[in-house]
Amino acid sequence: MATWKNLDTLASFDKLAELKGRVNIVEAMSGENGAKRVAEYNTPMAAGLNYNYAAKEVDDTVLDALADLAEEQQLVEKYEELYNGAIINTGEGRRVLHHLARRQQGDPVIVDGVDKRKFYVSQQEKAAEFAKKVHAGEITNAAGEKFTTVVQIGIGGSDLGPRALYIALENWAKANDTFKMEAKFISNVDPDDAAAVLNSIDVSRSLFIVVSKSGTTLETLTNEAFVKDALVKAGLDPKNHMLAATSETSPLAQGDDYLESFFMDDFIGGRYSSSSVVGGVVLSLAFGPDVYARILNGAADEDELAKNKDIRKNPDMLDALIGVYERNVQGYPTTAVLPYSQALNRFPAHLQQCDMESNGKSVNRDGEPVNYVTGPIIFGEPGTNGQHSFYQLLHQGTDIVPLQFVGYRKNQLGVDVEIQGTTSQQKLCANVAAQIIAFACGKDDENPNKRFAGGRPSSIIIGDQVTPESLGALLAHFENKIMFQGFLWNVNSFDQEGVQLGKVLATRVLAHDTDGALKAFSDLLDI
Ligand SMILES: O=P(O)(O)OC[C@H]1O[C@H](O)[C@H](O)[C@@H](O)[C@@H]1O
Repeated sequence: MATWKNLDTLASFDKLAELKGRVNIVEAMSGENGAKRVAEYNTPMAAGLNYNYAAKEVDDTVLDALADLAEEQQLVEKYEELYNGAIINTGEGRRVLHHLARRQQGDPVIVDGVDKRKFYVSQQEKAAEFAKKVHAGEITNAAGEKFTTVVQIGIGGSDLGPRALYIALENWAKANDTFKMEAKFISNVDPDDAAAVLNSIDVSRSLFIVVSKSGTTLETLTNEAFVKDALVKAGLDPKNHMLAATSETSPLAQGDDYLESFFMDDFIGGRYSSSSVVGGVVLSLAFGPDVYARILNGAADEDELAKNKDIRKNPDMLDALIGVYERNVQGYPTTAVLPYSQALNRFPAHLQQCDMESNGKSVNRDGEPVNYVTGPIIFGEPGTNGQHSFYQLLHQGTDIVPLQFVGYRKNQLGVDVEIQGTTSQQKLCANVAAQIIAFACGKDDENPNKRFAGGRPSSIIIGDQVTPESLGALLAHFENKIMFQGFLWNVNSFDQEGVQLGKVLATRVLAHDTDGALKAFSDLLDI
């Protein structure tokens, strides 16, 4: 059994703290030494990806100290306990089993006589069978026409991850003849969200999946009713169009208003639920079940790498450790995720939830306040768009923001044009390489306004192309990184009590049960 300890009680953390400011990246990344670091500070990931940390503020001494920290905090042992079914989510008294939805990583996990791996697989198979019947025209609308569109109604983890994955593979699927149905997403309770999606589709040829783990989320239940209303107004029976993806114990699971229902359970957190039917139904319908299985395989291969005790061979753990060094030793408050791929357009939004909802905590897993900073603020946009937006602050602002680049050698559609001697893909890749060095090494200038101090750390995950496997590996990499950071900080990364208060107050506003400033704001907003 691993021992759970606060970060600041560890001898290895004190030693690490002594290494503050040790590596000057301007020097480290200049000249031949820089080239050597690019070759050496590189760890293979699953699906042909590589995690390169040459431009991070580490050297062998810092890495050795990080290895000691990983060992003392028993990161791999804690991961093993997690996938073997221990109650890691102490706040809610739950297991954490999203890895199991991808592959059996350790011992069978039996809960109340149910083998959880078999349960997750049975639901994936149910989704696969359903999708195949829809694609084959065996399940149709009342008029016998094929469904052409699938709409996911969900918010938070029931929206962001699946939406990011759908967008990431839409063009790939079109280029590889596996595109089956267009997917759309309704998340916001803003009525314009649902109305705009409904206006853009043929509702009579659409399936709608109500996706809510809890089955109680206000936005999702409201949007479900909104869509049903539109179906009825179009003369359609909602039951022929509505599906549910929810946990077995949720109120949604009790209803018989659905053409079909697919289940997960309380052991898969919303922001980790792309590997469950929350992602599985929509992605199997959109791209076919084989593509979805390939995403899970890529993720499972990355999960395997996360078991390695050698930090230099465990990209997820290494990324987590470097992040903690940056946050707790170097003192940086923010991290930017910058994918140089339009396919990963919504991936930063998914990571914002996954990371900040997981590790935005001030108490440890036993509920005691911690005396150190925890999860950083995460934000991001795809490159090169971000370069023309917020990179000014990243290059010359007063805060140092560690950066996580992601880049691919090839685009997805295979369409490209050579303009002024280079392709667009070459221009994209040239930019990410240039940015790493610009941030790391900077540039001197007589004019202080044009001076770049450099010393701004970054890593890059490099792959060939955004494919189902490499996307799964990328998803799992960040999930596992966040998990390891939670272990390092000794926080519970798997609950989210911080989102409750606002929901309670909103309910009071709607019931006109307010006074003071809350009433004043309610009046200002005409509620
Ligand atoms: O899937 P649901 O139960 O509808 O939850 C949707 C989302 O809302 C909650 O408020 C949480 O903040 C998220 O972690 C969750 O993913």
